[in-house]
Amino acid sequence: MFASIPNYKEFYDETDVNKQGLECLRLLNEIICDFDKLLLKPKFSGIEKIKTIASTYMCASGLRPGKEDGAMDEKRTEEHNVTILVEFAIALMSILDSINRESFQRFRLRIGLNHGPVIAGVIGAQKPQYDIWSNTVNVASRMDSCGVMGRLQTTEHTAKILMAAGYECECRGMTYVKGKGNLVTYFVKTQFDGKL
Ligand SMILES: Nc1ncnc2c1ncn2[C@@H]1O[C@H](COP(=O)(O)OP(=O)(O)OP(=O)(O)O)[C@@H](O)[C@H]1O
Repeated sequence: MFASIPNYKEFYDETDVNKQGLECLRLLNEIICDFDKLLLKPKFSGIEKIKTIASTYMCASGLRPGKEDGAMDEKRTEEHNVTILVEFAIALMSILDSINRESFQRFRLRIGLNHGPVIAGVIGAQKPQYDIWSNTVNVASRMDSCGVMGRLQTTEHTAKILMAAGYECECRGMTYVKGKGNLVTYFVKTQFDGKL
């Protein structure tokens, strides 16, 4: 899952008033630290933060197969991994909403979600960083980059799992996804839809 704050760019400014950008980064740090705190909740213990890329928060669930899922079968595990990320996405939106109220800002999240196989690990000898790679990850990133502010966009196969689990999804129709062509995508409904 990739969760971006596209309008952070408009807020970031390197002027004397905000100490050459330091004050802007201070607020971004507060946002990301609050997002990180969510991971301490037992409910989200299966979610792994991968990294932040500028103001984008990247995370995944189900990276420890066999460790977290106990007696769950493959289908239940898949459903759990996808639904917990949607719950996490909603929690991120809710945190950003509170930060907005406290800091008089209008930051919004644009979230992309996809599921499937990934390769996880560390490459390089200096500054090693755990990361994930695969077409699944590429498409998740694209669900974010071609998404809509304030909304959670996902692929058809992920939406099917979510709908079967009781989540309401709205079909966006054919959406051009760079490098993939036209894909049917969905928006997962949340209480933050349409909120300005
Ligand atoms: N591990 C990762 N960390 C951060 N971003 C990732 C990761 N894996 C994939 N992405 C992002 O997913 C997007 C799609 O990846 P893909 O390889 O299909 O495109 P690309 O050829 O790198 O194209 P572009 O130059 O448009 O980014 C890219 O923007 C890429 O940065």
